Amino acid sequence: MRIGIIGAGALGGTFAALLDRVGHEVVVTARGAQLAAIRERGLRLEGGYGEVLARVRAEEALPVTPDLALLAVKAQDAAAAAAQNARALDGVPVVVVQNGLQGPQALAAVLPTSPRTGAASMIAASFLSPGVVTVTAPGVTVLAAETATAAQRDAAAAVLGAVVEVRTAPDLAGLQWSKLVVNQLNAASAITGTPLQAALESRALTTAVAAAMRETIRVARADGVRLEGLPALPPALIRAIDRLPLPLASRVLRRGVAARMGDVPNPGSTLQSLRRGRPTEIDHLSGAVVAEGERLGVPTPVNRRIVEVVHAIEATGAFLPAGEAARALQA
Ligand SMILES: NC(=O)C1=CN([C@@H]2O[C@H](COP(=O)(O)OP(=O)(O)OC[C@H]3O[C@@H](n4cnc5c(N)ncnc54)[C@H](OP(=O)(O)O)[C@@H]3O)[C@@H](O)[C@H]2O)C=CC1
Ligand SMILES: CC(C)(CO)C(=O)C(=O)O
Repeated sequence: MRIGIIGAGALGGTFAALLDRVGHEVVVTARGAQLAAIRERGLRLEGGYGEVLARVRAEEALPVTPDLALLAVKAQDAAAAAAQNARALDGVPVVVVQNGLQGPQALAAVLPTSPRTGAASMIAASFLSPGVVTVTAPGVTVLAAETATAAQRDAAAAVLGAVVEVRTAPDLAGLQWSKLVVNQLNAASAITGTPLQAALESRALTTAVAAAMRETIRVARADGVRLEGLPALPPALIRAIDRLPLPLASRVLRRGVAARMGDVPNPGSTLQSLRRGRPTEIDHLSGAVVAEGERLGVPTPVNRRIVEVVHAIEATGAFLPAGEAARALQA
């Protein structure tokens, strides 16, 4: 099968290398130093799925029409990346692998004829230098259809499921909000400049993360969303984060979501952007919680502080020690 991957960074690069390894014809799009490195040396995948050197074709835009496409750029780049490839993607099933609430819904105007599916991935992949992606923890990827039919979603799930663990979920919004709860972990590592595991060693900071998750859960509920899309976030954990006193909730959080992150240091995707000097996705993570909270009348002071602090770090490069980070997030 010919598979087009738009945005061969951390996750796009992971899928590209793994799909190449099992014999698909993989064509990727990339830009800047990443494009040059893939063309010169191939795409090297290391870590949890083994070592792969994928000699995939890399271009600025898809030169051919694929049978299936994955769009795996940051939320703020998605519409432009889709528009750049709109002709090649006409009518092609597209899986949008993205955190935040926009996903495939934001591409309706750009890719009107593509059956679209959203994907929330728990794979932790690091892209810190051109041409090399390291999987620090394999994980499940969950697919939920937007305009795709269940059959088209399942067909995409079968292709991806041959190389990583894949599940499907019935409700895209429930899946996206569930992942947004989990992504509150990103803030801790982005603000401290340390891997997730190290950031969560601080009780005070984990408590702040639990508070941000609680706000996210409450905004989702006010929006009528059922958070049941991700195996990493079972109903009992959601209840605990929502209802227990925060210090207790933070302990449950550490045992639940955080424990699934494995031992290999994972600089979440937000910290990776900071380390590469790229804009972060924070406006589409905590920023989305703030915007939806405003619309629905649910207070989100911790998420608001996260957005402010991460933007300050984008501007100054000055990370905060964990205790200071926890204080900075106190509303
Ligand atoms: N990394 C992870 O472990 C996980 C990430 N996610 C989510 O998956 C999505 C992708 O994240 P991730 O893989 O980390 O992101 P990366 O930044 O590592 O990869 C995206 C790549 O796409 C490139 N890109 C952006 N626009 C274009 C374009 N128009 N044409 C070609 N290339 C383009 C970027 O270039 P440039 O660097 O120049 O901007 C970058 O190299 C995000 O929504 C993220 O939140 C979800 C789960 C885990
Ligand atoms: C699953 C997790 C937390 C992996 O690091 C992620 O979604 C991210 O880094 O954006």
